Amino acid sequence: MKKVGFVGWRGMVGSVLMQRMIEEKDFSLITPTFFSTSQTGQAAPPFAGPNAGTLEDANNLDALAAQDIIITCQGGDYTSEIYPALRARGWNGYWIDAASTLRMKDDAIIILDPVNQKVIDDGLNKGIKTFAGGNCTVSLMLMALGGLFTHDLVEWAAVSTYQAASGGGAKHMRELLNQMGILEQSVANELASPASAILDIERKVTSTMRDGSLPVDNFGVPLAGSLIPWIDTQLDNGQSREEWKGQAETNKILSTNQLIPIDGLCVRIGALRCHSQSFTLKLKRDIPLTEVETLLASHNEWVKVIPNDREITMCELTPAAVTGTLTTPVGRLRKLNMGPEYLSAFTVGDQLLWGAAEPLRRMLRILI
Ligand SMILES: NC(=O)C1=CN([C@@H]2O[C@H](COP(=O)(O)OP(=O)(O)OC[C@H]3O[C@@H](n4cnc5c(N)ncnc54)[C@H](OP(=O)(O)O)[C@@H]3O)[C@@H](O)[C@H]2O)C=CC1
Ligand SMILES: N[C@@H](CC(=O)OP(=O)(O)O)C(=O)O
Repeated sequence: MKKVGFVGWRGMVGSVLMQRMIEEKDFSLITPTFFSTSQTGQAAPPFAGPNAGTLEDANNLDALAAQDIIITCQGGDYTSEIYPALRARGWNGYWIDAASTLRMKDDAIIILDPVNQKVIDDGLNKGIKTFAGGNCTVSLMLMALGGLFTHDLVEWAAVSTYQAASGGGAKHMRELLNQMGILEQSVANELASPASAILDIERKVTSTMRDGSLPVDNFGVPLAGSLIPWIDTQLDNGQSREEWKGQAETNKILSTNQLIPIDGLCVRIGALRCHSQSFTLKLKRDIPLTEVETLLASHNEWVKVIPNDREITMCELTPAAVTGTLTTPVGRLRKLNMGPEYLSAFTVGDQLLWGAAEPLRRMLRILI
């Protein structure tokens, strides 16, 4: 059995990965070793079985180099420090990474096997040993719209995202919930009385939002009751880094010969762990909507085409419905006033499952 080292397994993304590996009984197929940057020597998690021993030091290159495969969800700083050092000392194992650090390197493949199994297979045949999960919005878009991209029907895509707090990390989720609680508390008495005026309630909430009493250490500004139209750092061309990833990573995942332009605005909203995205797609030709739906639905086993019907959309195409599932629904499909090649689409997906952990787990399965 292959020796597999896990780094970052107890963080938020890592915990989702562990949960999925338990569900799929992956641990019975490998010899795992668990690493930590802060808990060396403590007992390995019980789900890994009786022989998993104790936690190894995640900075110990000798212990890492003993692994055939390393999966890390520890973050980009860890990757930047450890990956080059490990390769420099001659380690030739497989490195599977949730962080963005290595994604765009020539000798790394962005993994999303329901979409780019062939790219992965070709890479393995060429001896590629480094694999990175894609950006969550990119992976979730391709899981939902893969049927159009793989049939080379997309001329360009414009997108507006509605990204959940979890994309920032665990502390961001807590901060959002704390903000929500404080806002509600600030008007709890008024809300209890049906006679109170709603605009008085709103004024009080808005004033709480602005008076500095909300915790904003992580988001920098209030998110509850508001939104933040910027995610990640600012680039010189006016894009956010999150927006830049859309085109760069999609074209790399698909290994396109001719660049598919993808651009738009990325926005943080008060959802917990599901990213939603609203698309305008320019198709290369006018194909009937029924054909669009068939191509989308048949692309992979997780995509679900939601009929463009009010009731069904409200029940099935929301973060509330999708959170915690592997389903990647796509709906609001209709031809736009701009012309028959212009298609709207709305997608929702759990950004910790297909957006982060699941592509890593499946890459491990490919290797063992
Ligand atoms: N959040 C996201 O949506 C996505 C994140 N990623 C990537 O994954 C990386 C990790 O993200 P995320 O999982 O959110 O990070 P977390 O902050 O949840 O976990 C990272 C590490 O923090 C340490 N840690 C310290 N205290 C605790 C605690 N109380 N509970 C759990 N872990 C703790 C653990 O390392 P140790 O055991 O060594 O102390 C853990 O592995 C990101 O940096 C990014 O590169 C990728 C895609 C999406
Ligand atoms: N940037 C994403 C989450 C993330 O971790 O992305 P990446 O894996 O590309 O760094 C978000 O905030 O929603």
